Amino acid sequence: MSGDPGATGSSAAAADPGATGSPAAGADPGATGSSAAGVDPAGGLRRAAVVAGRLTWRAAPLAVSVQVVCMLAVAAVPVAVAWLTKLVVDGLADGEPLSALTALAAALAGAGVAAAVFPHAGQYLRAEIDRRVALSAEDGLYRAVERFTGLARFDSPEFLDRLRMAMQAASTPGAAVAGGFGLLRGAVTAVGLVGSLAVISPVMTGVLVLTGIPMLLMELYLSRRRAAMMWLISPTERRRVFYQGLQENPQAVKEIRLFGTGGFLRGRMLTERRTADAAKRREDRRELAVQGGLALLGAVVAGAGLLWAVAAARRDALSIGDVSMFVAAVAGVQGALATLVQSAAQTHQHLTMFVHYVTVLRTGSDLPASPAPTPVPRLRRGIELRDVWFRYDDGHPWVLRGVNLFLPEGLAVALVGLNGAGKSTLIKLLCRFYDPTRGAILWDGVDLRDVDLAELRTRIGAVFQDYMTYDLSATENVALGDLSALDDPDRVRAAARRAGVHEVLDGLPRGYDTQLTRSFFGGSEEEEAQAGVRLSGGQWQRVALARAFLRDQRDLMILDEPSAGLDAEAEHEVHSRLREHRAGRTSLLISHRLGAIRDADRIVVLADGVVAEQGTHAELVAKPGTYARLFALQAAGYRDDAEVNGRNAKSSVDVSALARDCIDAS
Ligand SMILES: Nc1ncnc2c1ncn2[C@@H]1O[C@H](COP(=O)(O)OP(=O)(O)OP(=O)(O)O)[C@@H](O)[C@H]1O
Repeated sequence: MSGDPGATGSSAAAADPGATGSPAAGADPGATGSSAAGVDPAGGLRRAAVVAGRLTWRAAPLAVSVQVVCMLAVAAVPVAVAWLTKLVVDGLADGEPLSALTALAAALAGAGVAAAVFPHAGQYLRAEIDRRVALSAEDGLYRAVERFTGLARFDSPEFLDRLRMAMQAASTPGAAVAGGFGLLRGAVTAVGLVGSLAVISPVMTGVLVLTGIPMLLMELYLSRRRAAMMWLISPTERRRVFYQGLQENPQAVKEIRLFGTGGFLRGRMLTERRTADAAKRREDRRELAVQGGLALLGAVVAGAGLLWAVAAARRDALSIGDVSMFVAAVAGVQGALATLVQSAAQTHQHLTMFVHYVTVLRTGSDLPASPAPTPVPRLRRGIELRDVWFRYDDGHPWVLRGVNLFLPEGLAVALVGLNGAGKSTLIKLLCRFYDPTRGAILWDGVDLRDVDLAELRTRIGAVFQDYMTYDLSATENVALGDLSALDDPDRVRAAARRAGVHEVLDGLPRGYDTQLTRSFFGGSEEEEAQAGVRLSGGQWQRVALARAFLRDQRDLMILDEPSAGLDAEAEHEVHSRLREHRAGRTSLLISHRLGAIRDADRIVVLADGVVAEQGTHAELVAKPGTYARLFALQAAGYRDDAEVNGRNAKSSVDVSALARDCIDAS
């Protein structure tokens, strides 16, 4: 339905295979055109590491400092334990005095306490750092998204995929840093133990270290492959989520039940899941083979080392303490190397995801901003479209092919045309959601590309064809038209009254505080009963209209099919109100119901990408053309209805009122 662009938007993106991979008009190629893996290797990772590190430090400097201390303590414990164990065992064998042995045992016990406590403290700190960093990263990401002032980026499936990955990465940037800590911890432990082991057996130490190098390289290779695989399956995942969402969407469920398409959609959802799972399975198997092989290699090396140590002790080349130290050090070095390798892989994988975050952050607006934007004064003369050509991107057909049009200040202009003629597109250009591919749009003679965009938008009010229905309270749904009305119930009510929806909203269980949704509820039965309501399509449309009425002091009011969902009486009433409202104001109204726009100061017919006709209603019906033909068609329909309804005076009231509008003029 029109009121839920989320549903329609995702359906369009997911259902149109041709749409994938084509960057939208004006999109920064840097934002969309990268390698198949979606990452540029070394430079991107380095940059991501710097951003993640800076973000983490700024979000939680104290927690990070304490975490480093904990981490160093945890890293030193295995080395201390290995040495203390050797000293205790050797002391026992050599008959050292009890006091010395007690001191060593106490130190060993202390190391055990540290080993027990510090990891928990570290875990708590890690969770706290994660929370703080995620908050800050999410804020940064959505601030960056807000900077995309146009719509082109949101038309690009590739960019949407990147954004989805960036959102995932934004919720776990701390993981990359935690991986870095793990690296450091593994390195400290490994260096300490390797040094200790080297005292006993330089050869064995060399062998152990050499087995660690292929482990590290293979883990990095696997991590890179996994990140590339995630990027490749992201369109599949997006489609799966789309099919999944459809089956939970109350609007879609109507059609799904009636048309019996549940099984079909479930089948598609599962196909997408199977495709993604197959890719993941291939990767898991590869990891199983590689990691299993490496683990086996490590176990063989450790076993061989143990045999050597036992044989050396028999020859008295090693003390008993040396053997215990050797066993602890081999296990410790292998554990440390495993931590090192896993942390490196984890850091690499998170950084690879974080590259998407950084890319989104570095992506500029899709609309070039003027270095010295002109302020947008109140509209005095009008808005001119001068030879405007537009297509959504180079691969798409032209929608507008040289539109020349003037919207004079203070006049109501109506835009008419067949489906797909480009009416809504023209409106999007007026709001500067896109720039014309050729030509220009001038606000009192100033190109929209040169004006302050935020200011321009404060000068415009609109009801879009695909208006939004927010899962918020009635007050918030209206006040989103102008946030300054959020704490001004009188303004909200006045706008709702003008849109003819005040009685409905006032009569809700909690009046204007009622949630216009059934999606969220508080939990308790009582709360659920009062949780929210669903409005009808026409009632939602009036709410959207009320939202626009809050902006009625703006210079340009755009109304794209503002009454499409209304019943005849409501439509008549809304258009009467709009007529009053539009008098003396600059407005652009789109409607397929020609009876509703006949009183516009100027009617413009858009066909084949150009202005095909324009004039007043009387002028246009007087000459053969698209408008006269469409009007005659609609009038004939009403005339037939009027004849039928004439036999039923009660029910004819509304229809005949509208029919009179049309027939009178034809
Ligand atoms: N975001 C988009 N990306 C690519 N093509 C688009 C996009 N939006 C619209 N179009 C195409 O532009 C053309 C004009 O669409 P537009 O919505 O402007 O028509 P309209 O006159 O408002 O139609 P209707 O009367 O059905 O609302 C259509 O062919 C449509 O497929």
